Amino acid sequence: MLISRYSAPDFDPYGDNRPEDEGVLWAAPLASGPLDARLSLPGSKSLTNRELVLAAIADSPSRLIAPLHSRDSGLMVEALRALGTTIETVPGEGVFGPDLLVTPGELTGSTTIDCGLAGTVMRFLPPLAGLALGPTTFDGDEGARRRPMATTISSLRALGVDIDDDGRRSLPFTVHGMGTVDGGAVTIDASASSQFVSGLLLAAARFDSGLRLTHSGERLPSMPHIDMTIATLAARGVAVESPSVGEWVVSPGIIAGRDVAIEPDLSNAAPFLAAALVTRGRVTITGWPSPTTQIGARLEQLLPLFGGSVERADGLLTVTGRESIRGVELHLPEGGELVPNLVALAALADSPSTITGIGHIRHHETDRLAALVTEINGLGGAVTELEDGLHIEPATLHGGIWHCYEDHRMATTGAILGLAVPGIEVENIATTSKTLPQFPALWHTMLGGGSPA
Ligand SMILES: O=C(O)C1=C[C@@H](OP(=O)(O)O)[C@@H](O)[C@H](O)C1
Ligand SMILES: C=C(OP(=O)(O)O)C(=O)O
Repeated sequence: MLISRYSAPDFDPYGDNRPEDEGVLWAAPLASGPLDARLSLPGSKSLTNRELVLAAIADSPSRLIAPLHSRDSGLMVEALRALGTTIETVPGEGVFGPDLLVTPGELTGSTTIDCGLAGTVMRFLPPLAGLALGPTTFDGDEGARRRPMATTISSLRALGVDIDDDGRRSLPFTVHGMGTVDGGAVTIDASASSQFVSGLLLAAARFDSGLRLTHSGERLPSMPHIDMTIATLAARGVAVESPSVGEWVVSPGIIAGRDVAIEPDLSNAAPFLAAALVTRGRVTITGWPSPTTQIGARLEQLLPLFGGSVERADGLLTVTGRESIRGVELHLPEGGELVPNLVALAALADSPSTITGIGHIRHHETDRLAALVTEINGLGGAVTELEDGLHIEPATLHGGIWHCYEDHRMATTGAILGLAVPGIEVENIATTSKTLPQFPALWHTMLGGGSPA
């Protein structure tokens, strides 16, 4: 297992929320009344890590304006540096850290990449390692070794890349890059993660024959994340044709360098907006982008189903909570990363909820279906695991320790419940540093505790 953290010399993304705080219990603050808060959030993980990858294989330098600085983006930065990309931090206008100036270089292997627990690092970088000259070994946290990687490994092999995985079809494995990837036609099963598709599409224009990618499998989760990949490529001059659903074609070509402003992370807005419903108060997020490819934008439609009201105007999204939270019937294959926080609302609702189409979240940072059932029921809840989802009955919850399983979204889910349920202690709140190191400070600010240090 590898342990590392991003350490740009002039910026510390962790603040007072350090990975070594693991094991420390965080007393989730109980809300003393309806909230009235307005917050800005750091950049999107999914956009930052896509733009970092594309910038590294572009034809000229790119500046990422107001990018995310967190464990996942830090691991991506370190990995790309190890592969030969120059990435400098430069002062910018963003309040959550510097901009990143990315200067592509010749990709060289002979290195080891720490994926941490980041799906975007483990699925987006092996194709780049195929383009590098020399071997690149991929490994990560213990939990990362449990995440599905077989599709990345088999698809790259089919496209001409030599990979040594000792037959284990998961991390760790070594990509023996030859400097070029043949590319061509490949059929994959991306039922377990859309990131298998995104990872290949991001690098496809650099393959000798481009890519004709077909998905053949029982389901394709997180389609908006694939649309995000296609949009980031289009903005850099790479057209992805989709002749039919589940089929994508990319011609070989140049990926353009560009300066790009990273939108705030709308999935990370979910716990804060949920807090408005839980406290029957009001929370506003600033800089809400529209249009956007982020699945978090769907909160505008999802939160009213739970009984909240939502207004969006002039880049502000405001959610207001009503008397009670309603249960929901949701089929949400496209929004797995929103599910843990929505389940917190369902657990506090006054009627039952069923959320389906989310079997693939068993393969996220942890088995999220099992983790949610165990932790909510451990506090007196009544959650049942379904074949591809969860059923949640109303129940009176009590305090106790909320385990996070190294999953940032489990941590924020515990915080949401803690607003309404006295005595919840979240184990390892520092796991939020995966995508939002400022989470405890922002939560404190939202609750009226003043500005984060
Ligand atoms: O491409 C991306 O940036 C992501 C895709 C999704 O993965 P899955 O398709 O595995 O759900 C999402 O859940 C994850 O948080 C980020
Ligand atoms: C599933 C998630 O992350 P990853 O990018 O590691 O897959 C997530 O952030 O909810």
